[in-house]
Amino acid sequence: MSRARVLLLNAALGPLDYRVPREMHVAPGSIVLAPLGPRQLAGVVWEADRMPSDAEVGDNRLRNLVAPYDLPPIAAPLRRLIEWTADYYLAPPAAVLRMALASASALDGGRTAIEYRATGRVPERLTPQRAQALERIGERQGLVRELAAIADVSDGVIRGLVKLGAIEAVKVAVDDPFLPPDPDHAPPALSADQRAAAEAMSAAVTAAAFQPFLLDGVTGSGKTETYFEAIATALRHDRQALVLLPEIALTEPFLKRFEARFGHLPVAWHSDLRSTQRRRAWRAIASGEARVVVGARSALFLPYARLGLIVVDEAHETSFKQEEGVMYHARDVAVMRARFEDVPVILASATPAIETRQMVEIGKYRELKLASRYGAAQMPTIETIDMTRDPPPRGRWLAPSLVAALTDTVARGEQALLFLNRRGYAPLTLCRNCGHRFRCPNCTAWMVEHRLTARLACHHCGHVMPPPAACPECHEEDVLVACGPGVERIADEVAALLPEARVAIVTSDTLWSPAKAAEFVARMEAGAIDVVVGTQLVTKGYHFPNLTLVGVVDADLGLQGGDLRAAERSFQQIAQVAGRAGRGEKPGRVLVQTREPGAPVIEALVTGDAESFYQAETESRREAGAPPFGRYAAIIVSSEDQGEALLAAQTIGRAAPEIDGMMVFGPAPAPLAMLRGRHRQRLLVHARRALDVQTVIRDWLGALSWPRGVRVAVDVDPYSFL
Ligand SMILES: Nc1ncnc2c1ncn2[C@@H]1O[C@H](COP(=O)(O)OP(=O)(O)OP(=O)(O)O)[C@@H](O)[C@H]1O
Ligand SMILES: [Zn+2]
Repeated sequence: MSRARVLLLNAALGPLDYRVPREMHVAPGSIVLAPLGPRQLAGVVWEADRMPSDAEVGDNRLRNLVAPYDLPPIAAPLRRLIEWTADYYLAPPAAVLRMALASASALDGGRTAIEYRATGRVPERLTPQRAQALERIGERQGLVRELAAIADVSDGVIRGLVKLGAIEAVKVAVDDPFLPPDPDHAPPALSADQRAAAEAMSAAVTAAAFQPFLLDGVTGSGKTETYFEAIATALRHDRQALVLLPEIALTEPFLKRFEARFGHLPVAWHSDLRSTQRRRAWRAIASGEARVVVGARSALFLPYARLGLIVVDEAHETSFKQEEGVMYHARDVAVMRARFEDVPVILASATPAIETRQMVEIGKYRELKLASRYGAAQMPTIETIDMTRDPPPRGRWLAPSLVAALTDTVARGEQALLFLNRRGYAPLTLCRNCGHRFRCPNCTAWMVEHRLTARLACHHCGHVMPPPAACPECHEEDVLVACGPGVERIADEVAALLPEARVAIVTSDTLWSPAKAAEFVARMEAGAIDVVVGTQLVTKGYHFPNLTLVGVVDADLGLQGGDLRAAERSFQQIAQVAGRAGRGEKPGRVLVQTREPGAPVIEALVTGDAESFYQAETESRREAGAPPFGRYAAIIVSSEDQGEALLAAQTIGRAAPEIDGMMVFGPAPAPLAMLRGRHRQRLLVHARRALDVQTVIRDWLGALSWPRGVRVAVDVDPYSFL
């Protein structure tokens, strides 16, 4: 090959052609270093006919490739996945490739790196910046720039501390081998249901052919133990297994269970990894030495050497949908990857998405059911509390009957969980005197009070401010009131009602790393927490046998806003949180506070008749032509200039092609009309299922242009309608 087409790691560029020097050998998939202007950039050699270039350059004007990397090539199945993802989600192929080559340092050689950590020696005179750095760094270790980011100081501050001896350099061997998990370490005795499911999945792993499974088991039925057997089979065949989890907070309990079953830890992949850990994991994945990988959605695009199985746990979770950059759905892409790799994929869930159930219905996915909890544990009883009849006293949010149940539970030495999907203390702060409401200056959103950190915060852009002493509008002092509850306020209420109880707040603010999650699990298991007040973060995955009471503070919250999946999502969330109760020997009880005990979602939960609820939901989707029976794509037009955004959106709207079976709604201001300082207009494309909307949209938008300040993003199969 004397000429090579290369996809460079630069999303703004299409593929470029290079000359391959005579002594160099490259083939499609080779990872290479290429010149670009005065710089050099990594990229991957691609089949020219699969990746058209819009600027063909004559042989005589080609520049030479610099060198190939000493790494295994990106294999054909992953190349096909990258093409498919870029094509389906209308994303630049290089942006998808970047997720495969997700560690820049992994590409370079060298087997040691220098990291830094605190020595414990504290210099006599500390500037406030240096003090802050040492406090925030604590026991953490990392590169200078990583520590600087953790401490929120400049690199210079860290270097200064190194000179003073407060921080020291440590040499780390970055490519230490990972110990192989042992499939026969501690296999459990499976129940009959579990064994049947495990055998079906294991057979598919052995057959090494594409087959999608829905592992549909009630909460606490032992889905994890069951798919572990399929992983064991992959290990016996010397194939790699990938397990995707929806939140990194769930990785930690998973790691412990995995280690108990297989004797060694799997390799973890998530955004909280240090650069050296990321590098070590990437290289082990690419060499095949990493046998089992557990990770967040980004683990999906890594270059596994011998992938044999993919598991998507809690597969119904909407956090598998990426909302920025390449807006892909990891559950759907996981199925595609399994298809290209010719391996089975297991979607595990107690509350499968309607999209997934439909695939079972039409015979594309095979369903494996676990109908009861493992061992002696029973499903919890679910009762409603009608908030119109049994309301809490003024200024409080827990109904008397919930308080009574909570008091009993704690008195018996058992644990309780109160679920409210709202971070912070109160969702809205206003001035009692003039009615002024605190809004984010950058977003169409209220500033949320966080009392634990004493500030108001925007949950969309991260803007924070200290709570002002006076109203900025009328300048009266002591007039600000908190409206409505968040988890912190519920925790305060519990503390006031049960002063002896040990209360823990669990949200992404308190459980922001796997280490924090591990700490929480340890405290729960040691019985050092009586009452957990948490958001959706605690609704899934956890197994606490002594947790016997679950209170849903506001079951109606999820039904507001009314996007197409609101009812389904509410059902899933409440069924999942209810599923945390009574997982051990003691029976569980769930109390659901609602103003609408007759709503179909609530009735389905109480009667346990999920089937009728799902059927009704599915029918209404079918009638509306909503997914999975039809498809949507959102076009989001944004600009810092409101008029410019509107103009561009109108231009796009006017140019909409007339196509049978397709309708275009809007443009209209998005519900989040301003986000991070950008004004947003939305168009919604609704099409019949068989229509190739991607090609339609590509042609439609490709023919238009807009000013530089305008950004146009396409969200195919959107989950967020904000
Ligand atoms: N065959 C088995 N032998 C021993 N223990 C088991 C077995 N199956 C399940 N368990 C235990 O039962 C508990 C519940 O199992 P697991 O957490 O896998 O359920 P799950 O179906 O994943 O639940 P959820 O969907 O609620 O997360 C765990 O403590 C698990 O170790
Ligand atoms: Zn904001």
